[in-house]
Formats: sequence, structure tokens, C-alpha cells
Amino acid sequence: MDETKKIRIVVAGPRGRMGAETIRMIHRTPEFSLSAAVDDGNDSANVGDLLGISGLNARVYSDIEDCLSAEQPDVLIDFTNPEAGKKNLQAAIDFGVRPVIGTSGFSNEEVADYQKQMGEKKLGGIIAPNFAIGAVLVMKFSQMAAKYFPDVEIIEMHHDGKKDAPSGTAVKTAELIEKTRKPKKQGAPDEKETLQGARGADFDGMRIHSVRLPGLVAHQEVLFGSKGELLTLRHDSMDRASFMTGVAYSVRTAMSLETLVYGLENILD
Ligand SMILES: NC(=O)C1=CN([C@@H]2O[C@H](COP(=O)(O)OP(=O)(O)OC[C@H]3O[C@@H](n4cnc5c(N)ncnc54)[C@H](OP(=O)(O)O)[C@@H]3O)[C@@H](O)[C@H]2O)C=CC1
Ligand SMILES: O=C(O)C1=N[C@H](C(=O)O)C[C@H](O)C1
Repeated sequence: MDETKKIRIVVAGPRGRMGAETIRMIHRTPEFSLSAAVDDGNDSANVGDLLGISGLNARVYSDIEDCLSAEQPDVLIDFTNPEAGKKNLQAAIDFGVRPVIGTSGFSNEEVADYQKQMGEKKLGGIIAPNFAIGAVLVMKFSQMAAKYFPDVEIIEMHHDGKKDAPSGTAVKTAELIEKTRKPKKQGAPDEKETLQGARGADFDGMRIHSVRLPGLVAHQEVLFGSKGELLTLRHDSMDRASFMTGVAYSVRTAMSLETLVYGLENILD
């Protein structure tokens, strides 16, 4: 493909589980080109050498602003941590680069602020707590089910390298459920925890439980209980490849958006 027609992408967090998978996806996608990567070290290294990918030549920058100013990419993909993700997203907005953000831990207020800034600049982008299509469908089905089943518990299960809890996916699922569920404090009115945390985190009266174990990747169950019946919605990401369709779709879609979209469900047909 003509190099000038490719979507030029910078990836922040190249050595991470998701960043490395994303770089491999970009490398094998003909319409994408990796301009550079932003790491918290390794300045001036070659990304291909860093990740052991032969034939991949792109520079590592340790400073996001140096990178965006020198490379002028179309899109910045971020899979880092909340602190770095916010800094990188703000830099992308300042440099007019479309952000595609997978990093979890953005509050609704922060998202609203970025949306305002990007709307004013007519800059497209997406923040998606989960790029796996199946996980997004579970969120949508949960929102539908909560209208009829106000008693809900979310169990999210992840690898033990995950730093945040609860997962961004669980929080987004709870937010969508909140839109259709009648507010309710669940469980016995006089229930008491004899071990702190046993009932999980409280989100508008529903409970979120976080499991961390080696062997897991990213999994979520949403349990709806009613008299005599139980509805369970479950999604399993067994491999990080599960996120790549959504990442690639978001990159392509961001090129024609003029605002920041929060959640993959809002750009799927
Ligand atoms: N939206 C989605 O579908 C998904 C989202 N996620 C989210 O993505 C994020 C990353 O997950 P994961 O890849 O598993 O995490 P990792 O810890 O494997 O990777 C994060 C990487 O970011 C690096 N990093 C830290 N600070 C900076 C910085 N300032 N600039 C550049 N790189 C930096 C880390 O380096 P070092 O180790 O040296 O600190 C590390 O290599 C998490 O928030 C996770 O919740 C994960 C999977 C799917
Ligand atoms: O850290 C992870 O692995 C994941 N993080 C995201 C989240 O917090 O929801 C998405 C997915 O669950 C994998």
C-alpha cells in the first residue's frame, strides 16, 4: 500500500502486555504504519529490537511531547496506566492527534472534560474500557436485563499483574446497568460483613467483586437474580488478540470522528 495513505500511529506502553500486542497488530495490518512508540525509558531505541520483531523500524521516545511534535502521527494509542494515560491523552489533544485510549481509570468528569476540549477542536478519538466485541455485548445485554432484574452482582476476574480494581469494564458495565435498573440496595437490610470487603464494592447498591489469579486473562460474569431464576452473562478473553479487532476498528473510526467517544458500543453499528 502507498505509504502516504497509511494511518500513522504512535503507541504508548510498547513493552506492556497490550502495547506489545497492539504493535504486532499494526505491523501486520497493511493500512497501518507504526510511526514511533512512547516508553518510560529506552529513549532512541528501535521498537523492533525492543520487542524482537524483525523488519520493524520505529523509534522509541521517552517524552510524549517530543514524540508527537517530531512524528506528527494521525493516531495515538495508549495502554499504560491512569497517570501516564491522562498525560498522553492531554498531549494528543494539544498536538491535534486522535487518541485511542484503552487504559482504564478515567472518571466520568475527566472524560467529560476531554470531550469538551476535543469537541471544540473537532478532534476525533475514543476511550474504550474494553475493546473486545464480546465484552461490549455483555455490557449491552446487561443494560437490557437490568430493567427486569434489579438485583445484580458483577464478578470480574483478571491476571494477577493487573494494577487497578475494579476493572474499567466492570465500572462501565455498572454505569450502563444504572441507566435501566431501579435504584436498590441489595442483600439483607441488616447484613453485616464479619470480614471487611466480603460483599465487594458498592456501586449504587449493586456489588462488584474483583478476582486476581495467575492463569486468568480478562473475564467477567454479570449475575442477575430474581425469584426462582438466575440469569448469568459471561465473557472470557482468553488471549489479548481478542482486543485487537476493536482497537483496529477504533483507529479507523477515529479518523472520521469529530468528537471523543466513550465506549466501543457507541461506534459499533
Ligand atoms: N481497553 C481494553 O480493552 C483493555 C485495557 N487494558 C488496560 O490497559 C492498561 C495497560 O494494561 P497492560 O498492558 O496489561 O499493562 P502492563 O503493565 O503490561 O503495561 C503497561 C506499560 O506501560 C508502561 N508505562 C508506564 N508509564 C509509562 C509512560 N509514562 N509512558 C509510556 N509507557 C509507560 C509500563 O512500563 P513499566 O512496566 O516500566 O512501568 C508498561 O510497560 C491498563 O490500564 C489495563 O486496564 C488492558 C487490556 C484491555
Ligand atoms: O488489565 C486488563 O487486563 C484489562 N483491563 C481492562 C479493564 O480494566 O476493564 C479491560 C480488560 O478487562 C482487560
